[in-house]
Amino acid sequence: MLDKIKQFASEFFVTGDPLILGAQVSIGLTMVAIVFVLTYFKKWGWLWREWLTSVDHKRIGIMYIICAILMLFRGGVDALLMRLQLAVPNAEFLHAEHYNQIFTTHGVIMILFMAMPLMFGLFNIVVPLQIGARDVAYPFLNSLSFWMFFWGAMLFNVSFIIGGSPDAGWLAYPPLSGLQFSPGVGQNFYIWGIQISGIGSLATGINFIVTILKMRAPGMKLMKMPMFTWSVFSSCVIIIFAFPILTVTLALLFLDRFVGAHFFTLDGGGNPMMYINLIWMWGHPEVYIVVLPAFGIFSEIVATFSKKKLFGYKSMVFAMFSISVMSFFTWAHHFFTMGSGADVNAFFALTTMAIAIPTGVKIFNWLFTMYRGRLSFPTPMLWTIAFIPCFVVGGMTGVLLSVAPADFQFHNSYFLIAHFHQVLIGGVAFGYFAGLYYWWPKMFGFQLNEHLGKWAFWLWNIGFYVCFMPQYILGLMGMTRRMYTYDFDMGWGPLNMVSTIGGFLMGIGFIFQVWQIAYSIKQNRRDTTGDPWDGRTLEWSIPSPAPVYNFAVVPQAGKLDDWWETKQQRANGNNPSDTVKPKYEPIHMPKNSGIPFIMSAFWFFAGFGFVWDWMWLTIPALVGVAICMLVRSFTYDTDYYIPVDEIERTERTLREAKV
Ligand code: HEA
Ligand code: HEM
Ligand SMILES: [Cu+2]
Repeated sequence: MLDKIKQFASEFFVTGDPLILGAQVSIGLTMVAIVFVLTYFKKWGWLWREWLTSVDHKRIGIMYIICAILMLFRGGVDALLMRLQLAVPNAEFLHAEHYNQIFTTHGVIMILFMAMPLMFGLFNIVVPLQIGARDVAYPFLNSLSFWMFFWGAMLFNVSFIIGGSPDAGWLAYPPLSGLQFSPGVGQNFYIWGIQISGIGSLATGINFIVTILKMRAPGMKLMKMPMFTWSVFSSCVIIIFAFPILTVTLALLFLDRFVGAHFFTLDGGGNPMMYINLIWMWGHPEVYIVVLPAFGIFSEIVATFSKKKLFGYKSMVFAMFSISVMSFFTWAHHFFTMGSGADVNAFFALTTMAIAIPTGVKIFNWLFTMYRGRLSFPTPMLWTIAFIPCFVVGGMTGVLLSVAPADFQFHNSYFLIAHFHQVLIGGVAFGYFAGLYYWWPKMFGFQLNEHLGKWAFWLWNIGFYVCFMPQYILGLMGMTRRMYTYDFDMGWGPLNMVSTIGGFLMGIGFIFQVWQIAYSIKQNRRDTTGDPWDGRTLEWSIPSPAPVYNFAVVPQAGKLDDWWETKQQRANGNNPSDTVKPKYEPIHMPKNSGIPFIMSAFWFFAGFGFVWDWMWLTIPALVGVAICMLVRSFTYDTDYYIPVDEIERTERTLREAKV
């Protein structure tokens, strides 16, 4: 009996590696510290009422962003561990198996649990404010989406301590990810962590499409929408078509592992190539899901800090939607070497190359917006300007990869690694950083310290090139991806050392960002204007941070860059709305609810049960999910009205704070 328990404990808890042990101890201590602080300051009730049950899009957005920053930290530590291992030939810092786990968790976390939530955080905070709405179309669903993401990410992360991390790469190709070659539970954590959070992502996609179509302020025609909102719309269109593919693919993989189905095994009539097609039918659109909103952010920032209308508005919208559609027709460029045949490869090579056209249109639009603008260079603009050359080079190397015959050489080499980090860091990460810096005062009501921000900016930028440029050369020298070490004779040592130094510069850049946030909280430079950047769109017309109901009176927005136009009219002394005293009406708002949190937690336990094949846990947890749904169906008291005197009071305090 004792032996059995011992054996179970050794399978259940990940042990043995001092590195992992150290991390486990620090995670444990952090948890204890958090519980202690919350209890000591009696903050549990506050946490539950104000945050965990909140359906306010602004708060949900902030929670997404906090999670994303934590995940950026974990993904970043993973990255630096790998870079340490690769810095010198024949290093013995990480074992092969440990290295496999680290690149797998790094890839999954960076894309699904860092980029996606950072993106959703910005969607949540900005879109309703930009279109003059009081919340998203389905606030309850919005909260459910967040908690499904959160608990899914938790389930994935818990594999680090319990059971062992997945190690079959970020897209888990079978047969490696099948039961035969990955008998442990790590791959189950992968499937269920992504599955649960993926449902949240799909729901967010639907929610924002409806929000953008149905909740715009009166007068705001589609072609008068701010460009960020357009980018969110185009990204969500991809989400609603791509995420169901992911869900189905992972469900099939799960059936293969769980009940011995043979969808992706060669024996029994299946075929692993089917998985590879399916996962890329999601995986390729996924990279455009994350990059399109970054394009939207750059568009807003370029216009604001050039003090000009965005150049080529219509062509921008058209380019974005062409990318949305085309992103579904290029997936096979990820496996030119699989043997689909020359015709298939040629087709996919051409469709891939074609995406360079709309992307190029956008690049030139940004450049023309800056041309003859009155430029200023605060941090959001710095990230935007740094993005352009970085993304152009990263995109161009993508076009090189899309040349199918050449890809037989580049495929799975460090050339590929350099390409995708260049578009993911130079495009996605820089874009979201720019967005965070830009909208930070709107989110929190105070401004970030620019001086520290510039340090972070330069460290990230220089670090990026130092880290990834050598990798193009390493790729051409024959270094393949996912290798945990290499021999001295290969001659890859010096360039790898340079690359590692660059990685650490970015790490220091991240530390500067955290310092910047902490310092700015202490410094507390309030944004009393609500419009610190002299912005153009509606979110800058209300105080920072926005009151719960966003707009005391629903704005009229007939023009592109409506807020800018209003300010121009005001400067000329002829804005009619200024002379009219605003007439408030009671505001209809959604009520907070604990169901999304609880229901998603039940999903977590159901997933955990599936991971270990513990039906005694899964079945009650699924019953819990069903009960939550029932309770919600019979809850009629889901909304309330904010009375006029309360609105008046809030607006008065906000106005007084302004002076
Ligand atoms: C945000 C993420 C992102 C973005 C935007 C892109 C954009 C592009 N990607 Fe990339 N890609 C990835 C993320 C991304 N990719 C990832 C993660 C992988 C690997 C995954 C893995 O295997 O694990 C990958 C892999 C990958 C491959 C597979 C290679 C292989 O496995 O062997 C290919 C091949 O065609 C490719 C091509 C392209 C192309 C053509 C673009 C184009 O969209 C680029 C278009 C942009 C430009 C070209 C620059 C600007 C344009 C101009 C200035 C106009 C003038 C230019 C011309 C006319 C050329 N990518
Ligand atoms: C600090 C910057 C970063 C560094 C130093 C870094 C480093 C690395 C390294 C060393 C690998 C493994 C290469 C291999 O052995 O094959 C890797 C893989 C990967 N990285 Fe990063 N990375 C960084 C940031 C990011 C970001 C921001 C993203 C996404 C938004 C990302 C996405 C990925 C993906 C998808 C993989 C592939 C994983 C796999 O092969 O399964 N990385 N990265
Ligand atoms: Cu692709």
